Amino acid sequence: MATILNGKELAATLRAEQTEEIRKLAPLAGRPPGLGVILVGDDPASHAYVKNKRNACKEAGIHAPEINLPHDTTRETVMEWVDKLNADPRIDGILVQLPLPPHIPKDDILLRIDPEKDVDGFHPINVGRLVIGEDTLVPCTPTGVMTLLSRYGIPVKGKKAVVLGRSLIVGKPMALLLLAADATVTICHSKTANLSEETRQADILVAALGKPLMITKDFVKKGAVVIDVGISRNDKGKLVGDVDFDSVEPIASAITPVPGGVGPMTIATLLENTLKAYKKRNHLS
Ligand SMILES: Nc1nc2c(c(=O)[nH]1)N[C@@H](CN(C=O)c1ccc(C(=O)N[C@@H](CCC(=O)O)C(=O)O)cc1)CN2
Repeated sequence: MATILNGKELAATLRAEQTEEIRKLAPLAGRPPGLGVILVGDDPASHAYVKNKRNACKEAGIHAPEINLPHDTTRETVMEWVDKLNADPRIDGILVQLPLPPHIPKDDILLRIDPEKDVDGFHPINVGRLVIGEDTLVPCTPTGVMTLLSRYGIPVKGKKAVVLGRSLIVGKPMALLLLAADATVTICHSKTANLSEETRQADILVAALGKPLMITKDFVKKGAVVIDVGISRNDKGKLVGDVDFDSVEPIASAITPVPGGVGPMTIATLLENTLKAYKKRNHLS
């Protein structure tokens, strides 16, 4: 029987710790941390994620103004909002919820965010800092995965890690974080030959392909730690990950569920990154 890595429970613990830290720091800074959230369009999943982020911020005592813009908003208007948040002294972090509507070039917007307020860690300066091993703001989902591994006492050093997926949000930073923690890392993607041969080498397997239930027990070595970053809805509307949990759980040593695994850790890490930016801007650490 695998250990279930309960991200929902751990995220609640982390948020309680953050709430306590903010309660102590806010009088020293003279204000609470601030996270400016920009949401463009009406994608229902994005609205649900932003609502969860808003609730988490409220609970922790983070000031989180939300800028909701219609689908047909221009690139220039989004840029202007980013500029306003960059200049706002009460704002420590800026989050532009992705995906943006297709007519708005994502890279232009992300590049406009002040790297010191880039709590998503998507700005090229922060990506570069991660590559060279500097302490910086790192994307929330892979950071959340590393926190889950460390809080559950799962060793990474010297282990073979295979990351499935090469996105800016998850795959690439995930591989860099595992490498920084001294794992031997392989990145696989849609063009990888003999995929299951690669994945069966993994002591730690991170699935972030966006292919529902693709990873069955045939892709997993007995005793592996399996982290499922995928999140999709099946034809009955049920949330499923990239990993076929029922097939893989009996042979894994530890596994994340979907829902309740990596997703809640993404939000707890967003608060952690906001706190980190706040402390740095206020010389509190
Ligand atoms: N600017 C960003 N945009 C997006 C990011 C991101 O990190 N920054 N990541 C994803 C979506 N995402 C956060 O925004 C996210 C996805 C899932 C969850 C989550 O808690 N999932 C729950 C299930 C929720 C449900 O019922 O639908 C779970 O897995 O238990 C949180 C955040 C893309 N965009």
